[in-house]
Amino acid sequence: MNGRVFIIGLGLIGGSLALCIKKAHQDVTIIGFDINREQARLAKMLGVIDEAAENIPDGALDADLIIVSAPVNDTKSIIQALANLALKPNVIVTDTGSTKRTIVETAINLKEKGITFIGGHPMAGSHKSGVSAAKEILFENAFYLLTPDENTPASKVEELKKWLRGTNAKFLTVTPHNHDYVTGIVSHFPHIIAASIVRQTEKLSEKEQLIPRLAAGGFRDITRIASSSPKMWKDILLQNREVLIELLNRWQDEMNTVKELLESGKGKEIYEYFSLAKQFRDGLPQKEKGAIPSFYDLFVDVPDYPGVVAEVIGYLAREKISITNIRILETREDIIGVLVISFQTEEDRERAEKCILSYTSFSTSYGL
Ligand SMILES: NC(=O)c1ccc[n+]([C@@H]2O[C@H](COP(=O)([O-])OP(=O)(O)OC[C@H]3O[C@@H](n4cnc5c(N)ncnc54)[C@H](O)[C@@H]3O)[C@@H](O)[C@H]2O)c1
Ligand SMILES: O=C(O)C(=O)C[C@]1(C(=O)O)C=C[C@@H](O)C=C1
Repeated sequence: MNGRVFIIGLGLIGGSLALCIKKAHQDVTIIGFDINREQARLAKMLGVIDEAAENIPDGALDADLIIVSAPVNDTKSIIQALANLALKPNVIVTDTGSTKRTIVETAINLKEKGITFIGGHPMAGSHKSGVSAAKEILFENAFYLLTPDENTPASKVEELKKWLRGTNAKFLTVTPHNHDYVTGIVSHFPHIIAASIVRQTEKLSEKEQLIPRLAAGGFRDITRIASSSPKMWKDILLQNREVLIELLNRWQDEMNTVKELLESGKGKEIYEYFSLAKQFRDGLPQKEKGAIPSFYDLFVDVPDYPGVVAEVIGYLAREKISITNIRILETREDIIGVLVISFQTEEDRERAEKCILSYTSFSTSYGL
């Protein structure tokens, strides 16, 4: 395909989509706009966009595809602004917001002008923000939710999927209402819980200095997403309030059940509680990216000598194996314990393990 693609909001998601679109359609021109000029400048400098627009009309008027990728409250005002412009009649407008109901409602203004709006939500991301975290592989194999309505021409939905082909995502059509209910459960609510665990820990740390130093593997795993953008999550929570309040009520019941089990010291029931949770968690699709992203972590026991981390990374670089993250589990003070290296695919993890075992005598595993 060729033409002009205009991306409004050049952060993690807008930037990653720009890279995916360029990969699949090399002849397109990608124009970007971000209210934060520094992000737009960076996007241009990194080659994520071809041109930076001065303002929304500048990029929108002759665009064939417009992707709004700003926080969800801003997305609504941007859609409103687009509805007041004389856009190309054949343009498709879509968004990437984590909520859909109120955005789709706002887009009625576009539809009334005869413009096709198809709500979108790629179900993959990160706790990182900004264009510097954008990557072409972000949506690989993830679900990409679309919310066309009964009046959206099927040809337009197909056209949008073609534009987004480079994401290598799996498209799924849902209603905006169903979208907000399901993502409320598997995405929005866990972010509240992660933030609340961190807040509670912070408060308790005031009187016990050892707490942050001991907050290691489990704490870090369950709270990674608490490092996400507060602005993005403030907007999401406000737009999915009803669902989240209902889930909070259920959660309080759930916690009361656990409290009662503890108070009455019911060992068998406590075992059962964890066992049922394990069964459901273990049964979730492992290799699919979705609300639960796949982490292909390799755990490497490394001895304590200077440069050991660089050495391991050097071996992987030599074999051209890309890594997505690296961290050291600080479970024991003064000892480099376990190096956790994350990969994008199972294949990369397997290659990395072979590579490390061939160059070193370090032990490796897929979990602690
Ligand atoms: N981060 C994730 O994991 C994830 C995953 C899927 C969908 N989303 C959704 O995608 C959207 C973008 O998220 P992100 O992670 O890329 O956030 P981000 O913070 O990395 O980027 C958002 C960008 O939008 C810009 N922006 C804000 N208001 C604007 C406006 N009025 N006009 C133009 N630009 C504006 C910001 O300056 C920022 O650069 C959000 O709606 C979010 O809910 C996020
Ligand atoms: O992996 C993460 O850091 C995410 O939080 C990604 C995540 C999610 O909850 O799964 C966050 C919000 C999006 O709307 C979609 C994906």
